[in-house]
Amino acid sequence: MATVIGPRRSSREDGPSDGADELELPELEDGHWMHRATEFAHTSFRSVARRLPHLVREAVTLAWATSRRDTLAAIGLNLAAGVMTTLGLLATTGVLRELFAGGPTPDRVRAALPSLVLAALAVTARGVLTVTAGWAQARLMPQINYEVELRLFEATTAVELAAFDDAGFAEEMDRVRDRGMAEAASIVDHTVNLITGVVGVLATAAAVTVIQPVLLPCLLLAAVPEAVTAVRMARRKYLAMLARITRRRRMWMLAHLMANRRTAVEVRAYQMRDFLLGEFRRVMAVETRAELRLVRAQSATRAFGMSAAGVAAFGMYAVLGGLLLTGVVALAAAATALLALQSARSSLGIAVFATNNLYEDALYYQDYRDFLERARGRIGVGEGRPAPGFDTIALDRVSLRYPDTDTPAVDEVSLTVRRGEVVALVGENGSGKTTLAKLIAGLYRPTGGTIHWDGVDLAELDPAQTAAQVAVMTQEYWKFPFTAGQNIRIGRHDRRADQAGPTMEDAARAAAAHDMIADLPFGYDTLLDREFKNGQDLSGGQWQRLVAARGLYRDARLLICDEPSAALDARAEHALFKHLRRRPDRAVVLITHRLANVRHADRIFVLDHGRLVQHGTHDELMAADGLYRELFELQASGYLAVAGTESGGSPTG
Ligand SMILES: Nc1ncnc2c1ncn2[C@@H]1O[C@H](COP(=O)(O)OP(=O)(O)OP(=O)(O)O)[C@@H](O)[C@H]1O
Repeated sequence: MATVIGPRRSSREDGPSDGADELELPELEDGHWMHRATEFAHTSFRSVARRLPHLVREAVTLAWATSRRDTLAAIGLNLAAGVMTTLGLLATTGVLRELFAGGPTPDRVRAALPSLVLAALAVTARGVLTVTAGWAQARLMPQINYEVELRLFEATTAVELAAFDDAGFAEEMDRVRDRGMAEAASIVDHTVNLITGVVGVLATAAAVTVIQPVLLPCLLLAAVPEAVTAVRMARRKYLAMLARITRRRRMWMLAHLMANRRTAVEVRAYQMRDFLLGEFRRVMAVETRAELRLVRAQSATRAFGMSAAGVAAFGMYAVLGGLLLTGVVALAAAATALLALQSARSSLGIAVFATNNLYEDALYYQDYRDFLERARGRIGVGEGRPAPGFDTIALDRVSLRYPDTDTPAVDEVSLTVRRGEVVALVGENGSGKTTLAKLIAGLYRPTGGTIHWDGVDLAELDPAQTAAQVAVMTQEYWKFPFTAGQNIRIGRHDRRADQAGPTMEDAARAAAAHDMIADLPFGYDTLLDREFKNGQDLSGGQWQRLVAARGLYRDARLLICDEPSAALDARAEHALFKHLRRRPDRAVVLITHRLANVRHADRIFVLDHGRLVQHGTHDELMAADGLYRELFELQASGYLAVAGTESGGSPTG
């Protein structure tokens, strides 16, 4: 079926496009994650059916690995229900045969009674079995979902940081989070539905064969056009949904912007209301028109389907009539055949719909599996040598080039960080300070040069053990939606009570965060997320104090402080820097643009366009004529000018 997807193109089945969508919504391109939908749209039902055994095996394996009991129950009970369907139809023929036989009515009813009881029992048993199978099927779904989610997050939290800079990796991750992950449960669900449908059709066919084999072709005659129509209907329904999904997503995005606490400030400050409502109306108008077109096209397909089914039914009645007239088939058997047809129709519909869905969802599930495979390949394992600590971290001509960039962010930098020292990285925006700090912390592997911890190549050390030696106070911190106390303790969440290290309160005091936390409604137990009941939010500076407290609580041998005081007031900054002074058991790498804070650093490294251009103490660098002095004097001149103006402008002189 050569149908294309997306609002920019029109589907033949959707009816003629007026072309207005393309003019009105040119920005609505299909998302990258739509590629599977497009693939599906171009696949014939025959190809879908050919891959079916493989897909069913895949789904059953997944279900089996999650819960054997529920898998057995979901499939086994459906099979048993199929047997009951056959029995029920056979018993019904028995009932009809007795009722259509000669003799007085009370005798005929009496004779039909045993078959009637059997039919009732079979129907009841089938009902119970179907419900129980449905229960097992429903039980499987959340178990599979959790298992699959867990596997994904185990992978995404283990992959090296560099993977997230790779656009392809990040895109795939979004895609599997969006769709692939959820499809695991769906493919199992569709597989069980497919089995249910097929069992239903086979059970009916078995009953019809037992009653009168010649009726089987009749059943097929009626079922074939029914199957073709069901395929068309199912695919049409599916493609209709796909064709609209990009617009729907755009509308969800706009709806989210208009009803969201986080965007409320900017929406008001920039008076974006009319703009957003206008955008929403614009997309809504196109969407409504498309929806109406689809409804019309759906109705046409339905009408065609019903006509085809009618013709097929008429054909079957004609054949049945002929068979009755010629005495090949008894009246009771013919009546049962009609009942069987009803049952086969619904089972067939279930099977066809499940097949379509199974195929498409399996494509997304394949994305998930591919991603897991790739993610496993990006987990930094190192060579597993223990990393008990370090006295020196030595970088030798270290470079890092981010993926898809032309110039290295860090370019052949050599330096040594020693335990007991405070070193500072200084330079203009984009000069590579944060990248270099991440390299020192082992968060990135260099693309050139080497990093040695006490003479051992970092690549040979156990990554978990080296990471345990490092604390990073990053300028791009995340506001974790936990309590204030948890926000500090996650810095070393696995520290046992008998292990050394600062207490939560000590760390908070050192970062000037204790009083601020104590003033919160529930102190350290205050949830820091306004989107939950009793949740609170903090100011930018208060958050930064909390982040600093977390870094100090971690109590690591290497402390990286990337702009730790950018949002702090003068008092908090003073308090924090008191605690960032040199300590014999720790090395501090400090990045800041407030150069007054680096004056006391043991060594200052000055970066320019990724290259190390100067290093030395503050006095040495001020004595030299270079970038550091230029930056320092620029900053100092601001303060001096203010001081000069104030002293010069004072009325008292
Ligand atoms: N994840 C990334 N992917 C690609 N390029 C990046 C990435 N992070 C940083 N860069 C680029 O690397 C260069 C160095 O960035 P870096 O953040 O290390 O600079 P910085 O000196 O810390 O800057 P600032 O003072 O603004 O914090 C910049 O050109 C930046 O655009």
